[in-house]
Amino acid sequence: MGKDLFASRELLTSAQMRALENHAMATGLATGLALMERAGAAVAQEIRLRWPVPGRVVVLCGPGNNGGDGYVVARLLDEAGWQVRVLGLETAPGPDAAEMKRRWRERGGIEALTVEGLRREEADLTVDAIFGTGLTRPPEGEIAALLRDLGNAARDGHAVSQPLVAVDAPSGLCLDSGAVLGARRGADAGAPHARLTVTFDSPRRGHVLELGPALCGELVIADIGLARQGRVAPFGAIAPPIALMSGPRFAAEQAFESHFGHDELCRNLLTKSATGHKFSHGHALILAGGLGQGGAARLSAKAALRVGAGLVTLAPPTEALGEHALPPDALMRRAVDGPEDLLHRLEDKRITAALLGPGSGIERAAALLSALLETGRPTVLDADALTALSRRAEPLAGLHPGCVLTPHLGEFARLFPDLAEKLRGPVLPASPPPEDMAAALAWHAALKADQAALAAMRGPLYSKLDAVCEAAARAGCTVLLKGADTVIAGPDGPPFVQASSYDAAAPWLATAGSGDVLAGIILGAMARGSGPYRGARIGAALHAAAARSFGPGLIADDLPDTLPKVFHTLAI
Ligand SMILES: NC(=O)C1=CN([C@@H]2O[C@H](COP(=O)(O)OP(=O)(O)OC[C@H]3O[C@@H](n4cnc5c(N)ncnc54)[C@H](OP(=O)(O)O)[C@@H]3O)[C@@H](O)[C@H]2O)[C@@H](O)CC1
Ligand SMILES: Nc1ncnc2c1ncn2[C@@H]1O[C@H](COP(=O)(O)OP(=O)(O)O)[C@@H](O)[C@H]1O
Ligand SMILES: [K+]
Repeated sequence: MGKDLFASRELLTSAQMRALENHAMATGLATGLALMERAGAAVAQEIRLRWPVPGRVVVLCGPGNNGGDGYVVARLLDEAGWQVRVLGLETAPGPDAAEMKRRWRERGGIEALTVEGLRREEADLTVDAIFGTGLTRPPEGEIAALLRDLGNAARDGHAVSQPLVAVDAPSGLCLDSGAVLGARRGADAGAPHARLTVTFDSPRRGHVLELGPALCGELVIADIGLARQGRVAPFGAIAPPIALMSGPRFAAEQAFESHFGHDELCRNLLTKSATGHKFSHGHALILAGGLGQGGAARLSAKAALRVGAGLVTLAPPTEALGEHALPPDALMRRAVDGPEDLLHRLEDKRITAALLGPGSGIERAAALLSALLETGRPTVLDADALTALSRRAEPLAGLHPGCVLTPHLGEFARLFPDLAEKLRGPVLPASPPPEDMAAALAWHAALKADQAALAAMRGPLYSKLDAVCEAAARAGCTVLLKGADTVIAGPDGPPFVQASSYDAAAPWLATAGSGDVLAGIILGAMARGSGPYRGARIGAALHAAAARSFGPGLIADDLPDTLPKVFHTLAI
């Protein structure tokens, strides 16, 4: 943690990566052959670091340049004393891969790339160099069967004894979305689970979104000589938007910080000036709900206090004031009974940000929404407020650039049904009651159409980043889509993923109330003047860091209390 908490690095699409490589080749920075040799060498090196005693390896080489990398890996491991079997295709690859294939042939043979040929039990390690960034349609025939086989083996637990190393990506994974091409969204049957994935220059979106982290295993990002200092829009060759990511640890020199400098952040947000007073650090207002719904708002309130808001006021309706007499005692309580009352409260300009949604109740949220938005105050809308928004005739009306929406996937789908549908892709039709013949026939027809739609899938698939960017543009404000991969987009900064990869997983956040804490952290940061986009990013980073710091056994109540420990690691 510590210094790298707010560090970010570029997250590219496959097209952006290709543009980068093409530009490097066109400008004479490196030849395609040299890049391929470095890519293969990086994979071989990472393998030898982890498996220092040479063993038996089977290298699976596909029809393109990913296969070319595979031939390099085979040659270098052979040179290092490994027993190497190569399975490949007859088809002629491009010139660079063809040259690498020729060089391999000088050392060993190539068997057919088939399920029968695989004989994984005879190997200690499998290298998957079948498809990388060039995969744009679902694998078919023998290769599809082989990939399914590898995927099933992993699920049966065989991967524990027979690890698989993926070159650039586990084959079948769409590197733009993190979904498996040809499979239903969320289904991983068509791609192997790697123990280690070695990718080149920059992570791609699919490495960190959706199934990416689970399929990639440990992700190593190897330098192949395209490294650019002082990054973003490197060489001016990449079409925007260039997304950023944070999460997995990476070397300091790979970090891109100028949008979101750690030092500046710590100075402005996580410290307090020696001469300031409570009103120098903002006043956060939380519009809590009626009787029996107070817990969520109190979780948010505690988080806002811990993140350093000078004052936090909890504002339930009068009848629920008594319930909020519970700790934390640092909270102030003040009833807000309806829109007029709210407008009156917000005449106090020292209230610098507001939160509506956690435990507020949908009806109360609906009643307060318009008044709150009308004031133009920096505002976080979460939970019930998002549902209330989605039920309005014009759900996005009145939203302004000072707003942050923090939906999970269900709330996102209510607010942006068309985007969610695009993201979901083909869905298995619900099975009819067995006795209804007509319905059964219709179901079979729907199933056939569904399978045809899966086979017709073409990459790059629509991704969570695409969906959140579209949502933010429509809403005219910052949108944070919660999940293991939290995605943020908004008018004030580049699209961003708070990744939950192999070394940055925060699965303990999957517990009731953790979303309320996230909303509270963002509220606290915004009350202190962070702005909506930064507030969302600060929230996502601190939320995950607190969960990782606490670890197993975490409940949402622990998150705010763990924040001081996280701050202490930031050396402020
Ligand atoms: N560029 C560089 O300088 C560097 C690139 N590097 C490496 O190159 C990789 C990208 O190489 P790539 O573009 O050749 O794509 P790749 O992933 O090998 O697959 C494309 C091949 O598969 C085929 N194909 C696709 N779908 C298929 C299907 N469903 N079923 C069957 N076939 C299918 C497709 O055929 P086509 O679609 O043209 O008919 C084509 O032949 C990248 O991941 C990295 O590892 C590194 O060496 C560093 C330097
Ligand atoms: N597996 C996971 N890894 C990382 N973060 C997760 C995971 N599952 C859930 N989260 C995070 O936990 C929070 C859950 O929020 P939400 O769904 O609103 O729950 P609740 O309404 O119970 O508070 C979100 O911030 C989400 O990003
Ligand atoms: K691969």
